[in-house]
Parts: sequence; C-alpha cells; structure tokens
Amino acid sequence: MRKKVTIVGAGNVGATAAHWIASKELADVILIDVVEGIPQGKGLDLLEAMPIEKRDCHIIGTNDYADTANSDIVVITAGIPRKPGMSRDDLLQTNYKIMSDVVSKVTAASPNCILIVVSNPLDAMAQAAFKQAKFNRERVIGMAGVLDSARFRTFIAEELKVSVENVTAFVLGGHGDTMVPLPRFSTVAGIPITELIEPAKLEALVQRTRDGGAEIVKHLKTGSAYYAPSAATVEMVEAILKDKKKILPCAAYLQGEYGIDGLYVGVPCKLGARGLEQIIEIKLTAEEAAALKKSADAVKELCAVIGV
Ligand SMILES: NC(=O)C1=CN([C@@H]2O[C@H](COP(=O)(O)OP(=O)(O)OC[C@H]3O[C@@H](n4cnc5c(N)ncnc54)[C@H](O)[C@@H]3O)[C@@H](O)[C@H]2O)C=CC1
Ligand SMILES: O=C([O-])CC(=O)C(=O)O
Repeated sequence: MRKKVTIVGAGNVGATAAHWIASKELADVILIDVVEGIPQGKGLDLLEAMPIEKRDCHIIGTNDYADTANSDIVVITAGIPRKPGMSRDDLLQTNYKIMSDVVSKVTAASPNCILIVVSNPLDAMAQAAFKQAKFNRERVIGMAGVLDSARFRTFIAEELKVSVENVTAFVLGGHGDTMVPLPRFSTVAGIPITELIEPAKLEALVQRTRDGGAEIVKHLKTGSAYYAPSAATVEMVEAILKDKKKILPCAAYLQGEYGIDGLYVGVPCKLGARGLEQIIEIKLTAEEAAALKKSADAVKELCAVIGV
C-alpha cells in the first residue's frame, strides 16, 4: 500500500508541496483546507497531471478530516503568510488559533502520524503543535533550516559560480531575524567556504540568508515564498518515508542539547522512519553559541506570549 501524506492548508506552500510529492511519486496526498472548493479543485487538477507525468499517486482535496484518517505524515501549512512590512512574529496570534484547531483534528484522525509544522512563526508554532498533540518529540518536527540552508547554498553557488550540488550549508537557530548561518560548517566540495570567500563578502551572503524570506515578500507583495519552502518540506517528507537517516537542519524540541531545554529551535537532525531519530550536537565557538542562545531566547519570548 502506498504511504499517505496529508497536507493541511491548500494554499501556496501546501499545494506546491503536494506537487513536489506527486512529481517524485512519494505518496498519496490528501489536501485539506477550510475553504470549500480550493483543495478539491487543486487536488483534482494535480491528479489529472499524473498520466502526463507517469506517476501513480492518488490525490484528493477535501474539507473533511475523516479523509485524512491514518496518514503517515501530516504537513501543516495552514495559516496566514506575511505581507511587506510585517515580521513572521506578527502572525503569532492568528496562526496559533489556526494551529490549535488543526492539531486537534489531525491528531484525532491520525494518532500515529508524524507532524511536520511549516506555519509561521515556525518555532513557536512547532512548540504549540507539540504541546497540543502530546506526541513524543520524534513525531513533531518543524521545517525551516532546510529552507534557510538552501538559500545560503544558492547564494554561495552564485557567488563562486559552482554547481549547487557542490554546496552544503548549515543554518541553525530560530526561523527569524536571529537565525544562525554557520559558515564554518558550510562547504564547497568539502572545502570550507571560509577558505574561498573573503569575510566581508561572506557576511553579506549570511545577511542575505537571514533576510531571505523578506526579500521574496518584498517582490511578491501579496504573500511569501513557496517554491523553496515546499521543496524543503518535501525533502523532509522523503527522508522519513524512505527511512533515509538523512541529516538535515530542522526545528526540534531540545531537552538539554546545546544547553537549551524545553524549546523548539533549529539544529542538525537525523530524519528516518521514526521521524526525528537523533539530534547531532556539534561543538560551537563562543560566538556561534551566543548567537544560538540569542535566537533561542527570541523563540522563548514568543512561546511565552501564547503560553506554550
Ligand atoms: N517554515 C517556513 O520556512 C515557511 C513558513 N511559511 C508559512 O506557511 C504558512 C502558509 O503560507 P502560504 O501557503 O504561502 O499561505 P496561503 O495563504 O497561500 O495558504 C494558507 C492556507 O491555509 C488555509 N487555512 C487557514 N486556516 C485554516 C484552518 N483552520 N484549517 C485548514 N486550512 C486553513 C487557508 O485557507 C489557505 O488556503 C504561512 O504561515 C507562512 O508564513 C511559508 C514559507 C516558509
Ligand atoms: O518569509 C516568510 O514569511 C515566509 C518564510 O518563512 C520564508 O520564506 O522564509
């Protein structure tokens, strides 16, 4: 039997994630939304692309959580995106209400699923989902670091005019202005980028990465990025479905790792069939550790506002 992935929120990120999943033939997809007609229309439209793409995935759109029953993975993209002039944190109260509603429904329908949280502000939403779902931390994971690292990799590849395939990068911390790109752990064909890009230029790439979401919002004006975010989400989905044991930067509930306790923050994680299978602790310099702490403190502040 094919695996079943539910995507909550049939908007830009949700529908595009469904597209990537189907194009890679990873699983059957249930697209669910509160708006009537949109998930049904997008789901059927995508299903009708399958003969052309030669992919046997079944896709349906629905407003009924009964259709999502016993999903292997549930991706939550429900919520409002930001507009120019807003920070992700401005979405906190609205998206917290939506997250609470969604988590109670998906966990009732799929008590054994793995939850991947995408809605912003990401780390606080992951924390809210974790507290409400009452799943163990292996089964509630937030998507941000894969996206932030992909942006950093893009900028490095463009700067050095090398294949994106040569570039690896790590971005830790919360998915906000205080995120922590780590040049020391970013490489081109195994060569640390600190050997290849001079410090001032590198700092500019780091800052562009931190502002990567806002850069897209400024162009789009009506919403935020969705191609790279959905591709990043689907890399996590694939790692879990295929039990790849892939190391990816994800938001995970820390219990003492990196000196942080009881909080979702982005760190290197191993993803496999059980979800979050391991948190990798790397030794940070004093400066990197201070930046990570500052980022975690910003997440903690947001969580305190909504009491999670
Ligand atoms: N973690 C990350 O790195 C990223 C997070 N995001 C976040 O993802 C979220 C979605 O972004 P977009 O898809 O661009 O927005 P969108 O507005 O295109 O889609 C959101 C969808 O959620 C639906 N929705 C609202 N309340 C719902 C509920 N209670 N149940 C089910 N569906 C509901 C809406 O009807 C809409 O179709 C935003 O919060 C955005 O900030 C976006 C990009 C990257
Ligand atoms: O910028 C936003 O609001 C959406 C997002 O999280 C991103 O693209 O990094």
